[in-house]
This record gives sequence, C-alpha cells and structure tokens, in this order.
Amino acid sequence: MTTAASASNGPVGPVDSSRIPRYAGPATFARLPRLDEVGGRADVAVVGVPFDTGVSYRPGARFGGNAIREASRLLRPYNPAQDASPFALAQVADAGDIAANPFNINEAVETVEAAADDLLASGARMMTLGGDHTIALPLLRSVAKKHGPVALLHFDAHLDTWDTYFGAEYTHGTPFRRAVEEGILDTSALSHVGTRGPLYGKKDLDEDEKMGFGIVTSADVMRRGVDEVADQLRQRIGDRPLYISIDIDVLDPAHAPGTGTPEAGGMTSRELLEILRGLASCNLVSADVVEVAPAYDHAEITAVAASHTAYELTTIMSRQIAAARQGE
Ligand SMILES: N=C(N)NCCCC(=O)O
Ligand SMILES: [Zn+2]
Ligand SMILES: [Zn+2]
Repeated sequence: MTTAASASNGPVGPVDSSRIPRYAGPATFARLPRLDEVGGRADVAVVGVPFDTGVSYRPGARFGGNAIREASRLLRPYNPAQDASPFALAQVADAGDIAANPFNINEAVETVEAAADDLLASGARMMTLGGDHTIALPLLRSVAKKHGPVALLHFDAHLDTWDTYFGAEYTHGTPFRRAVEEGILDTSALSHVGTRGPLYGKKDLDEDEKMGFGIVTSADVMRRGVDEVADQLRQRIGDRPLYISIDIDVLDPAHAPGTGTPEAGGMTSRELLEILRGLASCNLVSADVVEVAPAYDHAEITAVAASHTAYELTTIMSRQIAAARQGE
C-alpha cells in the first residue's frame, strides 16, 4: 500500500483519501508521512508523549496521542478557515512517540526534554500530542533553550500554577509555576484562557497573578466574544516567540468528556478554534494539546476536538514557515 502521496519536490503530504480509504492502514496524524519517511527532517514534527504519571485524578492520558491520531484520519488537506493548505506549505510529519518512563516522573521529564531538544535541533517546530500536562514543563525548557523565555498562552480550565501535590514538584497541576521559577517564560506575556471551577483558596489566584499571568475566564470568552479575546491576546503577545499549551479540559465536558479533571461551564470547541484562528499572525514556535483520556470519551468527541485543535495550530505554524521562506 502506498503510504504517502509525494509531490515531485515539495513537501510529502498525507495519504490521498480519495484513493486509499481513510480508515485503512496505521494512523499517523492527519495521515501524514512518518518522520523517517521524509529523511528525518520536517518543518513541523507532530510528536506523541504517552505519559500520564503526573495526574491527580483520572488516569488515561497516556492513550491520548494515539486517540488523536485515529480521530485525525478525517482531516482534509485544505483549511478554509485560514485559507491555507498546511501540509503543502511546509513539511509536516509524524515523529512518533517519546518513550517516557511511566514509573519515574523525574526521569520522564528529562527524557521528554532531551527528545524535544533533538527535534528542535533538527529545525522542526513541535506539535506535541499529550500525555498529561506535566509534559509542558520539559517542552518549554527545550523551547526556551532555543528561543529564550517565551510568551505563553495556556488554554485550560485549571491554572496549573500550583506548588506541589503530595510533595511532588512535577505533576500536571504544577508545570507553569516550575516554568516561571526556572525563568523560561517571558513574564510580560503570560495568559490563561478558559479558566474556571473551584480552587483551593483565593491565594491560588493571588500567587498566579504575582507570577505574571493574566486570566481570561471561560465566562469572559462567552461575554466578550472570541474576536475581542483574540485581539487582546494578540496585543499582549506582540511578536514574541509564542508557545501555546492546550489542555483539552478547557472545553466544556459536553465538548470534551474524555479527560481526567473535567469542570463544568467550559468553552465550546467552536470558541477554541476561532480564538486560535485569531492568533494566526503570532510567532508560534511550538504547541501542545494535552489531557485527552480516551477511556472517558464517547464517540471520539474529545479526540475529534483535539485533532481539529492540533490542525489549526499546525496550520498557523506551516503558514509562518512558508511566509518566512518567501521573505528569505
Ligand atoms: N488537568 C490539569 N492539568 N490539572 C488539573 C489539576 C487539578 C487538581 O487536581 O487540583
Ligand atoms: Zn486542566
Ligand atoms: Zn492542565
């Protein structure tokens, strides 16, 4: 079976779903070639991190990346919302999974950082499919080694700036406090979007604000609308190198039941996708979509939402890569 439709010298695109049924063959993200099928070099590397030892409630996000890949079989090559064919503008490839130790969180964090270093050193931007939110820390460490402290847009029901759980520093509720402590974030451009739900105390918010975060709550998105929110975020980010981290629990459980710590009153998938499209001019250096736990999903609702989210992010990166090439 042919696995990849190859143009004579442009990027190798996805398998042609008009010739090979989209449900045939092993799943890569969007039916794209594997990294080794394009000589180990890609402009955007889609990489899985099957790791969920950092969770505080329901486990299962270790299966998230492959669930997103399965759900992404239905993605098509032209993105009308951004008027772009992301897989023709740049080489996007599936880099497989980072093999992180499920029994040792500290070692797993080191492994993810080292693997991310390798991908970034090859010239790729990363589109990471999690995994629980713990993995954002080593990914940010790696990105900051390359770009310096980065702006962060964090879509999540939760702050994830808590200090420790059961004395553990590296968990899915603590990556962004660690990142601020380590000086790898540009504290003049940090925003949470979609925040909601009960906290441990008001001090969670006070400490978060001291770290430099601004908050656009889920209710703010509903009241102010996606265009105004995207405008405000764009202004805050400016032309800084930007990392976008998306915890799928930013969506309402109606739009993303398959996740470990669901909170009522969340954003719709339409709102999330529209805000991302409004950020298309930002300098997006890498991104992740995390916390998809397929055991709690129904009819792939969550995995489909996550696959479309990753598609929008990939489209933004591909457009910027193509624009930079044109300017060279
Ligand atoms: N889903 C993420 N990343 N964090 C949730 C932590 C919620 C808690 O256990 O307090
Ligand atoms: Zn969350
Ligand atoms: Zn999170």
